[in-house]
Amino acid sequence: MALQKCTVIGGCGFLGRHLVTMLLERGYQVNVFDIRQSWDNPKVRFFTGNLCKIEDLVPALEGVDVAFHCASPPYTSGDKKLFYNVNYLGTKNVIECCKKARVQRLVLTSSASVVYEGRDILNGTEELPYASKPIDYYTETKILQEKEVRKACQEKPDSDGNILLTVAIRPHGIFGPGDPHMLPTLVEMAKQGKSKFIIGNGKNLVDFTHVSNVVHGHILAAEALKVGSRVCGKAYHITNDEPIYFWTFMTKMLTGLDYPAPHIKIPYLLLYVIAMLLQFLCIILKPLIVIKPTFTPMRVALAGTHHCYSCKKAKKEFNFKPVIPLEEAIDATIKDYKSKHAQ
Ligand SMILES: NC(=O)C1=CN([C@@H]2O[C@H](COP(=O)(O)OP(=O)(O)OC[C@H]3O[C@@H](n4cnc5c(N)ncnc54)[C@H](OP(=O)(O)O)[C@@H]3O)[C@@H](O)[C@H]2O)C=CC1
Ligand SMILES: CC(C)=CCC[C@@H](C)[C@H]1CC[C@H]2C3=C(CC[C@]12C)[C@@]1(C)CCC(=O)C[C@@H]1CC3
Repeated sequence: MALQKCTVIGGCGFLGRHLVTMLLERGYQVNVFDIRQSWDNPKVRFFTGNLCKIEDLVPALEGVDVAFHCASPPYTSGDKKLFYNVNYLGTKNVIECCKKARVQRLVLTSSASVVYEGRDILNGTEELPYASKPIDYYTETKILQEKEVRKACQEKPDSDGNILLTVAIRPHGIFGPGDPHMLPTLVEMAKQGKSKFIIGNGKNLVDFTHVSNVVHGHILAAEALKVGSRVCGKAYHITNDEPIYFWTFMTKMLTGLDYPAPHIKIPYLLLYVIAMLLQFLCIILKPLIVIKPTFTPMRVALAGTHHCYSCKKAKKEFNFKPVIPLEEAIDATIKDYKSKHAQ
């Protein structure tokens, strides 16, 4: 069954904008709610405001069948208070506002990293427990928000006759046209000559997921959210379903953008310890000088361990199937980046 009207919270961000585009293509009426409006489309109704404020958010949710919540501060922000306020308290507000506006379905963009502790995960399922030591504070607040959204799922009508069906989507390593995170970071590293290195033996498998596949997973999950459906209150991994060696992916991206391939191997543990020491030094020096190291312990862990996740459950429970294969997705992303950055 196709739903009619939806609101994309965070619809001016990377994922949100792709989600809006696919929703329009599939016949939905779309509202966008974001802290600022960075694009325009006459078919979309834009609302600006802070998702932490009831008075800002409720008007964007009125008369809507499904809300997609994919707003977050960037994972690189480093601002703990902001993460807590937006990802945790803000998400609690999103739930309250959905109830107030009688929105019956809420789809959260979580992250597969909610189960990752910096150690190998191969073909990880949704049965894995939440990380007790998340890799950073961003991820800690993604765990808090996911728990709130799953807990809020209420299939039985309350005293006012309202229900709220919820589901959490856990994408991993999103890339694609307009990506403000992964490709710009890589290009920055390459320009500084820091992309020559391979951390570890180069044979760690990772999921990188094209944004269209992530978006497709969100829409299928929303359409499967019905009273009595097994999707209610659950979390689902969404990936390209084609794990690839982290360093093969990096090589394809870098060489595609005309930078040299990483080739100098550095032992994983050595770099991890150096990254930890650097982080410690940065904390000590913070009152005097702000340094942003390239190789943080989190990045080293993500670059040197296996972290790939099974999306068998999404395939079984709402017929998820990637819409764009990895090779094609990589080529299209490189082509798009080159066309936007031609000199
Ligand atoms: N990128 C990735 O690889 C992965 C991302 N995710 C999750 O996917 C979701 C989307 O990520 P992505 O598209 O990459 O992120 P973006 O930063 O591109 O988009 C997030 C959007 O939310 C907006 N926003 C932030 N705070 C608020 C607020 N208080 N009120 C209203 N809007 C706000 C941002 O505005 P502004 O830009 O001004 O801050 C931005 O437009 C996030 O939840 C993220 O945690 C999960 C797994 C992997
Ligand atoms: C050391 C090196 C070559 C780093 C460059 C690549 C990184 C920019 C990406 C590789 C894996 C990515 C990733 C995320 C951000 C970008 C990377 C670190 C997330 C942390 C983004 C937010 C999430 O929810 C989880 C992602 C996991 C993978």
